[in-house]
Amino acid sequence: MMTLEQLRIFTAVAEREHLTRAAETLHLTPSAVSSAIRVLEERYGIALFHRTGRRIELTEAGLAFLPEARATLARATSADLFLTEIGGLKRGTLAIAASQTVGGYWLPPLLIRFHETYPAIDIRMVGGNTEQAAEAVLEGRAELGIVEGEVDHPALSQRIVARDRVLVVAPPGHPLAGRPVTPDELTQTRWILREPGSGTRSALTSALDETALDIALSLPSNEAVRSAVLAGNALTAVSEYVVRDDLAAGRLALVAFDLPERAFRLLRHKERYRSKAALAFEKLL
Ligand SMILES: O=S([O-])[O-]
Repeated sequence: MMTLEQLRIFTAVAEREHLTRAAETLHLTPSAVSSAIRVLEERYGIALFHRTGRRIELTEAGLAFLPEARATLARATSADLFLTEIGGLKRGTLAIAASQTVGGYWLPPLLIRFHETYPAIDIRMVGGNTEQAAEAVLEGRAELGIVEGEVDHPALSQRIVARDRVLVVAPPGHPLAGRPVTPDELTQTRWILREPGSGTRSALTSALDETALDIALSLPSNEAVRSAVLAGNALTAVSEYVVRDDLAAGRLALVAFDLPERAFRLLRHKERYRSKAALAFEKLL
């Protein structure tokens, strides 16, 4: 019978396509990781990875096995949680996946309050954008998710826990800065945006046709977008949490184009066991 450890190793290598990086995350040596994979392959007489030089890529069989491995690990985590919890909130882990604005600005003060109330609970925050945070909840890597974009998945329950505004901003010298603008003017100027899959980007593209926008750069973090806009002559749309200080200090200026208010949503898998830690955290919201 294969072990959970082998599944954990297989999944880590499959997700990183890199033996050494997988080994680092698992706190194992690369040779321990490589031999665990070999043992698994030999036991079932099937190649799970193609090895070409330093690269290691899933074979078709490996790719087909990955969802099975992930689902088994998620069930094991849930079983572990169940038994841990019988002792109450004295120990255990609370894994929360958060999209960037939520994880970088809104959530940390709540995490510290939770920690002060339940110091023995180990809090793990899984980062990413809205799409990635939803995947983490679906795959069982996080019990709760808090995201800033729309998520549409029948297995996830959703509850609005806060509201946020996405602002269109530019450096103060930009021709559109500080005045009302028309949608046409917005399509005739350069943009620096968050990556597709982010709630931040979709807040803009649900109001303006993305294909009509001149997007000079797509960057994978709020801070990268902010730095690029401070250094260049382009517009962006980001949460007010990200640019509040820059607006107050005059480093950035508002472009008067209102985007609809958006919600931060709490996500949960409808069919998974709800830990006491998660229930206690939900009460804080
Ligand atoms: O991180 S976001 O903007 O989904």
